[in-house]
Amino acid sequence: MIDRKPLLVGLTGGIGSGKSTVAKVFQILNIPIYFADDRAKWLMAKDEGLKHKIKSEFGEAVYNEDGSLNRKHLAAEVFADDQKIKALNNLVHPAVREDFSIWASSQSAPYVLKEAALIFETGGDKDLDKVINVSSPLKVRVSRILMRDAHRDENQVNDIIDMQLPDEEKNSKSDFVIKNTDNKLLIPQVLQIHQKLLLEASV
Ligand SMILES: CC(C)(COP(=O)(O)OP(=O)(O)OC[C@H]1O[C@@H](n2cnc3c(N)ncnc32)[C@H](O)[C@@H]1O)[C@@H](O)C(=O)NCCC(=O)NCCS
Ligand SMILES: Nc1ncnc2c1ncn2[C@@H]1O[C@H](COP(=O)(O)OP(=O)(O)OP(=O)(O)O)[C@@H](O)[C@H]1O
Repeated sequence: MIDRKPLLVGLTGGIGSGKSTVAKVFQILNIPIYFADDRAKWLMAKDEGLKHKIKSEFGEAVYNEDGSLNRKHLAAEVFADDQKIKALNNLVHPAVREDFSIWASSQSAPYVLKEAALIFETGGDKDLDKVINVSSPLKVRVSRILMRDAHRDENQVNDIIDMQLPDEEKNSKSDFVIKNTDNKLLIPQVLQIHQKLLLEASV
C-alpha cells in the first residue's frame, strides 16, 4: 500500500464564529483535529524553553504557583495592547507551527484539520493545502462569547476582534466558507466539504 501524506486543511474563523463547534462535526467523521489554541496553552505550560521566554517578556506573574498559565492575567495584558500580543505571538506561534508539523506527520487519514483562530494572520496558510473559514455575523459572535465566557467583558471581546483579520477578508482568502448562522444548517455544509476534501486527497 502506498503511504500517502494527509492533505493539511486549516479550519479558522474569528472569535465566537463556531469553529470548535464545526470541528466537532468533522471529528464525528473520524477526521483527526489539531486544536491549535489548546495546544498553544499546553506548550506554554509545559515547554520549559518557551516558559522561560514568556516569563522574561511578561514577568513571573503570568504563571501561577503550580506552574500553570495565569490566563486571565495574560489576557488582560495582551488583548489590550498591540505590541504585547505581537511579542506573545512571536514566541508562541513558531512553537505551535513545529508541534503541528510533527503531529501531522504521524497521522494517516486522507486529510487532517488544524483548528486555529489565527491562520492568515500568522502566515500559517502557507503550510496548509486548503483553508475553511467559519463565518458568522459580528453581533452573533459577540453575544455567543459573552454567553460562553463569564470571565470576559464586551470590551475585551471587541479588542480581540480588532486583533483578528475581518471576516470578509478571511472568506475571500479561504477555499471553503461555512456559514454558521441561525438559519443555515451546519452538518450538510460540513458533509459537502468533507466529500470534496476526500476527492482532493485521492487525486
Ligand atoms: C492570552 C491567552 C492566555 C488568553 O487565554 P483565554 O483563555 O482568556 O482566551 P482563549 O485562549 O480562549 O482565547 C479567546 C479567543 O481569543 C482569540 N485569540 C487568542 N489568541 C489570540 C491572538 N494571539 N491574537 C488574536 N486573537 C487571539 C481567539 O479567537 C480565541 O478563541 C491565550 O489566548 C493565549 O495564550 N494566546 C496566545 C496563543 C495564541 O495565539 N493562540 C491562538 C492561535 S494558536
Ligand atoms: N449554530 C450555533 N447555534 C447556537 N450556538 C452556537 C452555534 N455555533 C456555536 N454556538 C455556540 O457559540 C459559542 C462559540 O462557539 P465556538 O466555541 O464553537 O466558537 P469558536 O469559533 O471556537 O470560538 P473561540 O474563537 O472563542 O474559540 C459556543 O458556546 C457554542 O456552543
